[in-house]
Amino acid sequence: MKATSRRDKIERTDWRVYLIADPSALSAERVGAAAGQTDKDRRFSAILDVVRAALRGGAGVVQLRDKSATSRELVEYGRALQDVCDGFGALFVVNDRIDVALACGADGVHLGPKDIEVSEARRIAPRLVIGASSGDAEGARALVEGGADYLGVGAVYEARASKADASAPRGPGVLAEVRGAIGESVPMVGIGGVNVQNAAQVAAHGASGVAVIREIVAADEPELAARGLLQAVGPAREI
Ligand SMILES: Cc1ncc(COP(=O)(O)OP(=O)(O)O)c(N)n1
Ligand SMILES: Cc1ncsc1CCOP(=O)(O)O
Ligand SMILES: [Mg+2]
Repeated sequence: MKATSRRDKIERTDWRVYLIADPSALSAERVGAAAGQTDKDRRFSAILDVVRAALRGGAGVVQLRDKSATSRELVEYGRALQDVCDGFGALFVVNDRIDVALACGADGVHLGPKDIEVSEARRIAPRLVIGASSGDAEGARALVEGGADYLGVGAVYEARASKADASAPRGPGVLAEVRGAIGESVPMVGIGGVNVQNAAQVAAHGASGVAVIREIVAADEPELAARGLLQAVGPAREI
């Protein structure tokens, strides 16, 4: 996203549909049909197509999450995705890796409990948008106090097909608890097993938006999937 400051980026972002671009969720058919010499080339070409489609459908944030790519590949993929997101005015975030986020000029980084701490990341990279994962109200408050710019809260529903070590479903009530604890200080997206059927429930419990892997990456028509989520979430919250 082309914007002057971190705060500007956070405020200009449409948080309602947050795509986690994880190539491991692509169907074999989509990878097989994509352009490229090697399987890795085809996987990245396929995920780029999915990202473009989701952005056309209204996704406002894209995260690169590829647990099997090398550091070099991540930087190459990240540069390409940042470029695509810039074209749509969307925010681009790298999962786990602050070094990769800085190297590819990403807008931000998403950090979980096994990644570098938010306060450390803030010290190293004052201009990066920093997202953090949370599963409860107390942890969420600490993350915001530590400098997190937005939160990913879950797993709201069953998500272990996409993330083997995801928590058991916490239910949408966790979103209301976290929102109660952090107030309107930062955007918060609900994550884990979110789909077009339950997205409205996620929003109704105080989330600014929904973060999804399978619902878009594994969809036959990712553009329609993103558009459906956007409609289900409804009008954007103030935060
Ligand atoms: C938006 C968003 N929320 C939560 C997560 C999960 O992050 P983490 O707990 O670090 O797990 P991995 O995704 O790294 O396996 C996320 N990636 N994005
Ligand atoms: C990365 C992540 N963090 C918590 S659940 C999850 C996976 C979400 O994937 P899906 O949207 O396919 O359930
Ligand atoms: Mg992580």
